[in-house]
Amino acid sequence: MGPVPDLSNLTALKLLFLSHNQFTGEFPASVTSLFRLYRLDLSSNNFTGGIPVTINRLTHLLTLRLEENRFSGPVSGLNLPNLQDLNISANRLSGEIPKSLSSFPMAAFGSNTALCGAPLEKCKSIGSDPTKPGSDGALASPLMPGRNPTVIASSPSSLPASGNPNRTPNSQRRHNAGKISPLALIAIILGDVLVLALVSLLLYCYFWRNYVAKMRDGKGSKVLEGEKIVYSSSPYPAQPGFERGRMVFFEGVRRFELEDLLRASAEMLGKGGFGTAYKAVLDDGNVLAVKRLKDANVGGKREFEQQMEVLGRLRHPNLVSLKAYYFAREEKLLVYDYMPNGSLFWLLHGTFQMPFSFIYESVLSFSGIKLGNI
Ligand SMILES: Nc1ncnc2c1ncn2[C@@H]1O[C@H](COP(=O)(O)OP(=O)(O)OP(=O)(O)O)[C@@H](O)[C@H]1O
Repeated sequence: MGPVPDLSNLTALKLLFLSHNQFTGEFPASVTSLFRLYRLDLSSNNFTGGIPVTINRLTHLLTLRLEENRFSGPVSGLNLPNLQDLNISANRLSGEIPKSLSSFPMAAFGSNTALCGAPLEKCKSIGSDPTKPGSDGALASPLMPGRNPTVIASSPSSLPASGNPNRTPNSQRRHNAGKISPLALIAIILGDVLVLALVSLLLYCYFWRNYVAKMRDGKGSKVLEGEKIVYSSSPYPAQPGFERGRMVFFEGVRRFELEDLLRASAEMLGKGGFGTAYKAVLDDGNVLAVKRLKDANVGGKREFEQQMEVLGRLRHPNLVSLKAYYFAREEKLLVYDYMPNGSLFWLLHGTFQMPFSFIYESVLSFSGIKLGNI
């Protein structure tokens, strides 16, 4: 029976369990000076009055058990960052549960008829309910003149109306802090939607342009992504800093430019020992076979040109003659007429490959011999 004696000398106290006694009186003020305290249990007593905001000084507090007393008044001033175990149920507390405590279970707040907010039911509209923390300056402003500076107002009935002249702008500000007005919320959502729409539009434009370019280049033919590699990964003149290569024609007839080759739709014919061959259909309907040399860095320019001169001079009815070649530091292309009848190997064996004929065909195609007239 009676109040808790002065404990302020027990400065090293870490655990204080006073539950299931018959202590009376207000929250023991001396307890709030025991800064080392990390477990405080005052449950099942007859304490009355408010929970003082000075309890927030107990920053090490892990457990706070105040259930089954007659504590009254709001709790919105409670701010104990390390709290892990809370029970303030079965009291006469009122007002909104602060956000910092909303993660505790409902049972921690139960049997306080005037408490509201998560995890309990939502509070009714602010301003109309005097038990709301927002309408009580004392909650957020323990230093308010004319009030006990250290104690949260003890009874809902003692709370001033929302228009109370004693209410300080500071307390109002603090109450509003962390709350977003519906207008601001709408503005934020609209802003987000706008940004999203803008990003989507940009992406759409980007991909649409690429798609259109691809369709234009491919002229609607079935051109696979990989088949286009001859155009996409080459250091072509449009790229800044690129040293323009040289397209050299034999027979002196200049029937197309590199740009025509780049624009043409390409279809992979196959891979040989020296690179990949593509069928290229030019804008003017001309069909060419373009061989892209695999190791484009082999040999110097002079050596390459000499070899091309030799190849370009070769003439034979069974030999596909080299029409032109393109030389750049990192790209070498050989251009032939396209032979639509396939290779000797294919005609002899279809897709079935005999080791001997494979070697035979390899020998033929190594020398550039194709079945132009079969
Ligand atoms: N002028 C062309 N017309 C039609 N198809 C061609 C032409 N040149 C090459 N091809 C086809 O392209 C594919 C690859 O040919 P490429 O000449 O690059 O290699 P290969 O002759 O098979 O082998 P290697 O390069 O080792 O001699 C082959 O299927 C070949 O039939």
